[in-house]
Amino acid sequence: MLKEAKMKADLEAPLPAGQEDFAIRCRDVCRSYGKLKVLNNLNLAVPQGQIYGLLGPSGCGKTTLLKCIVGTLKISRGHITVLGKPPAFPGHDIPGKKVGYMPQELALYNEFTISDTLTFFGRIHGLTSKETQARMNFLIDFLDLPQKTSLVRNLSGGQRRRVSLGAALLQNPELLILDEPTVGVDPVLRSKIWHHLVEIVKTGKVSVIITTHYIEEARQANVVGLMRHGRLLAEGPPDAVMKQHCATTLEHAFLQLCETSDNENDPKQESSPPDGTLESQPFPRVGSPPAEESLKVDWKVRARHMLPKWRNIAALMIKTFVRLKRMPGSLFLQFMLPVMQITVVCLCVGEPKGIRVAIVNNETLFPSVSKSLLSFLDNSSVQQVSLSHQEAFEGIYNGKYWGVITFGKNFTSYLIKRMVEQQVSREIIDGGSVHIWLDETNQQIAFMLQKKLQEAFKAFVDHNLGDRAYQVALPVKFEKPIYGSQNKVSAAFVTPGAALSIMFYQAIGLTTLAFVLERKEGLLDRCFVSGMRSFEMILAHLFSQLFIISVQIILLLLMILLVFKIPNEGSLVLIIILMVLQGVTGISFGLVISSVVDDEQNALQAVAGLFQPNLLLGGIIWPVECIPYPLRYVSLVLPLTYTTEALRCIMYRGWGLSRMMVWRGFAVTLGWNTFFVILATVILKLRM
Ligand SMILES: Nc1ncnc2c1ncn2[C@@H]1O[C@H](COP(=O)(O)OP(=O)(O)OP(=O)(O)O)[C@@H](O)[C@H]1O
Repeated sequence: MLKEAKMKADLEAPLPAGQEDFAIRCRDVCRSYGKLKVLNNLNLAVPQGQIYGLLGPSGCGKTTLLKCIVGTLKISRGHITVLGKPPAFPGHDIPGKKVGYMPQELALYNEFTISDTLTFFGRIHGLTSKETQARMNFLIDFLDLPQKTSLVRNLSGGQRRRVSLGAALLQNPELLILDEPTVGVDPVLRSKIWHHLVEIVKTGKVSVIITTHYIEEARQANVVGLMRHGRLLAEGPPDAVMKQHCATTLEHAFLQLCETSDNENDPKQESSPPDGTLESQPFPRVGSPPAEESLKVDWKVRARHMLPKWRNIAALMIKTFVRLKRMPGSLFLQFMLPVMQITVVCLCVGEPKGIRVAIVNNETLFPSVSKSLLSFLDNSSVQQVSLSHQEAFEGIYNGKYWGVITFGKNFTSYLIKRMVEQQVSREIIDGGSVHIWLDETNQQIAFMLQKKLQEAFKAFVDHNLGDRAYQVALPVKFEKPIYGSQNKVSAAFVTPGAALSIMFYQAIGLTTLAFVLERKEGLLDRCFVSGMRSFEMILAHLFSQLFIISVQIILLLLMILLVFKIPNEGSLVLIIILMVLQGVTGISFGLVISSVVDDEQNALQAVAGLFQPNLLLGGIIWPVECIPYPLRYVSLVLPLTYTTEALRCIMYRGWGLSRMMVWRGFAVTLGWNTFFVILATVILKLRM
């Protein structure tokens, strides 16, 4: 607790004065990934209106530092101010339009054209289309880009990097943060980029921090910072750094610094720097008075900061639709996959057909009751094969037949005796019975055969005995069902759960992939730095997904109700709302998965791993009543169980919201939604 409180106080403590002369100030900044300490009491100062070259070996923490500066990563200790305030301070435009950020990854939408890319970022920064157009023309010319209608995915690696740089320069930001902008760029263009940076800082209004692996090109920077193991070894004008180390190149000076830092111990490193270069702990040049006042925020500004910007949401939605337009195959699949899945369910679940059954009929009499009885068997389901006793039993043992039905030699006469005489012997009862052997390895088929034989017997008795049929009927009578149909086994049981799980998993898959891929490609970070908030991204994704979900639901219901004629006794409005809610639950669960996993392979494995247990535990393909306790309790809290039950109640019982089994389904799905959104937000915050 104490440690936390100290850390909070540390973070909130005002920075010393003098910071107005600096675009960026970092003091005692620490940041770790788990146990790996990446930034280690780092001090750094980027003067206003100058180029700062941040140099250091791979893995020393440059990108991590830049991410902390733009506010996409939180620091664990220390202070950072960017253009006078901490990053992500309410009402501050960092992240936002004051900063242009080019991340190390390309962070571009492959399906966009160059024009789409710049228009997208222009929209986020609130540029008018005229302003965007003017900047676009300049940048295309300056960065030597191909036609603006060229698709990003068709550009070369170097061209893509230049488009990425163009996106960072677009809104003429006050602060440019460029993470290795010259990698993969030819020397002529590299020198042109540096020339441009030198030109734009001349106004004194733009500051630049740039990382590069080409140490010598950083001589054009006004100040360089040499970083190693999460600390700055030295900071100062390039000439001063070289002079101090009697080096003719920056690279040489850097190598010397590394050697010195390896050999020397800390107290020595902190000795006072000559020549205006600042070694080891270069956060000096500051006065004292606190700037507490400047850090106070009006509640109106805070409230405005909390509200979503519709401009950003619109920009993101347009982005999604432009991408979908460029990927018609993917859009078609998104619409048609649910239809294909439900078609498979409705076609494949139902009465088994063509079940081969061996008939051993020992009756020679004609006309015989056995033949008449067999004629009532449903021939579309049961395929009768007449065989001898031996062939029939060999066949069933070899898996050729699902059952053997036998009739004794005197079946007809014995059956009549059974019906007519009051007292008959066991032999007559036995001889007047149909004997059936079943292969019950497939219980669905065995149940179906039993049912078909009972139906055949009932139809035979009704046909032959008419009004007297009741005399031989079982003393158990099944009346007309209250709900559902007695006659046919159909896909009715499975369809509601299948439809809901299709909506649920489609939404999980699309959401997870969208966010995981965008984060992996650096697009999320780039959008955040442009000023986009995470809930704006979630809202934009939700709105665009709702469009896709709506089309999917319309197509699903057309298939279910009109093509496969699954009965519906209830309100179509309730069915649609429940399906939409289930889709939204899928979106929020997708957010949870994408906040936990970092690559698409793990994401897909997570979704695939959850799919099958959920089908069974959710009571979608097999009744929940079969699940033993205490697993039943797990089943009941799953997102699909009560919603599936609710949908069945609406469709087959015609129930409305006044029934507990219906409103419980709605309540559970809303509860899951809220829980998933909160969980995803907490995980994302913890992972920052
Ligand atoms: N998300 C992360 N989780 C765990 N470790 C990370 C993460 N990001 C970076 N690291 C580790 O932090 C260290 C610093 O990484 P960083 O990307 O900041 O280095 P860098 O100086 O920018 O390297 P390069 O010049 O190669 O881009 C590396 O050891 C890296 O493996």
